[in-house]
Amino acid sequence: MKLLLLGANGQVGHELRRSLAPLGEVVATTRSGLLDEGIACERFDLADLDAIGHLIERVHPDVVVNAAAYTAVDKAEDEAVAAFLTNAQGPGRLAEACAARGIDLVHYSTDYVFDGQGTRPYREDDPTAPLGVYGESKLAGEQAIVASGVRHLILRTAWVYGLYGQNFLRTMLRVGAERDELRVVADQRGCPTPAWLIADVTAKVLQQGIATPGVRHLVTAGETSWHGFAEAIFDEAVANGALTRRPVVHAITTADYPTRAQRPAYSVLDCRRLCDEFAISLPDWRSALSATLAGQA
Ligand SMILES: NC(=O)C1=CN([C@@H]2O[C@H](COP(=O)(O)OP(=O)(O)OC[C@H]3O[C@@H](n4cnc5c(N)ncnc54)[C@H](OP(=O)(O)O)[C@@H]3O)[C@@H](O)[C@H]2O)C=CC1
Ligand SMILES: Cc1cn([C@H]2C[C@H](O)[C@@H](COP(=O)(O)OP(=O)(O)O[C@H]3O[C@@H](C)C(=O)[C@@H](O)[C@H]3O)O2)c(=O)[nH]c1=O
Repeated sequence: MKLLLLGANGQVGHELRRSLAPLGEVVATTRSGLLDEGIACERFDLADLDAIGHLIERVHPDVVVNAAAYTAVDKAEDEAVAAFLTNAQGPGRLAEACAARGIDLVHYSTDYVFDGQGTRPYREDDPTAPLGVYGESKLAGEQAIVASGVRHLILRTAWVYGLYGQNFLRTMLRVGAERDELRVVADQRGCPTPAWLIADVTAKVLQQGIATPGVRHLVTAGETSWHGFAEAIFDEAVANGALTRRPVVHAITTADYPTRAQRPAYSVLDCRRLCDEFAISLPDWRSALSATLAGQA
């Protein structure tokens, strides 16, 4: 199998390089034409709409895995054009190019397509109502892919973290080493999901093939708040020696931590469809965190 991986330097892209390798030849692309390790790869910008068809034509993969995205949630409020280009128009054009050549497409989306007013885990067909530009642009990307007719799988995930890249875990470890006290919101609930898990599940799904195109939810089991996640990060980090002492983490409300973009208060995702269809069992968020930090000890 020949796989074209877009966004190979992102958190998920980085892990996909590892998990997809056993499936066949992986052609990695980044915006700079360099992997973070300094190795040359294909240069590709998903916002350059005219370049998409040429890349697909030249590489002619069996599957495209798109891990490239505009993910700056607050900044997106002021950069809607850029967010929509990378998250909506680019994926739409990509999907059309794949559809025309019979190439499968795996794409990632977000819990931020929901408004967070739900009271039970969101299912794939629950109504979407993004609260900000990032979520709107990701939803528009989903819709463009579906409209293209490509054989696709859109994996909606959430609260992605890992030891690599920019994410909440790394922010907490950095800030926790510098400060004695932190304030973290306790009234937004979701499912922290490590990038390695998303990459491993993607490989499992591709091994089995896309029988029924559509959206699937992919997050860890259970739920917590950002405050609960921060507390668990510090428990683990102190236990495994990554931090020598534990900062105090004050539980605050969203109103106490104003941000440019509004986030959903509740964005737990129901993953039963994915698990049943591909015989996948997902770890709970706490053990996934332990496993992630064990890689650092
Ligand atoms: N992070 C999260 O918490 C969540 C992420 N997701 C989704 O999962 C997917 C992977 O996200 P994640 O790995 O966390 O994201 P990252 O922000 O870690 O990585 C995104 C990558 O996309 C690249 N990129 C940005 N714009 C473009 C562009 N125009 N053309 C080509 N590449 C571009 C970036 O490259 P560069 O380094 O050059 O900027 C970066 O390497 C995305 O679809 C995201 O929306 C879903 C839910 C939660
Ligand atoms: C750093 C920090 C954040 N927070 C709050 C702000 C916010 O409400 C919440 C999460 O903060 P962040 O800005 O790190 O996370 P955010 O960028 O909102 O993360 C989102 O990214 C996109 C890409 C997604 O798709 C989502 O699933 C989600 O993971 O924690 C604190 O309360 N205290 C802190 O010290």
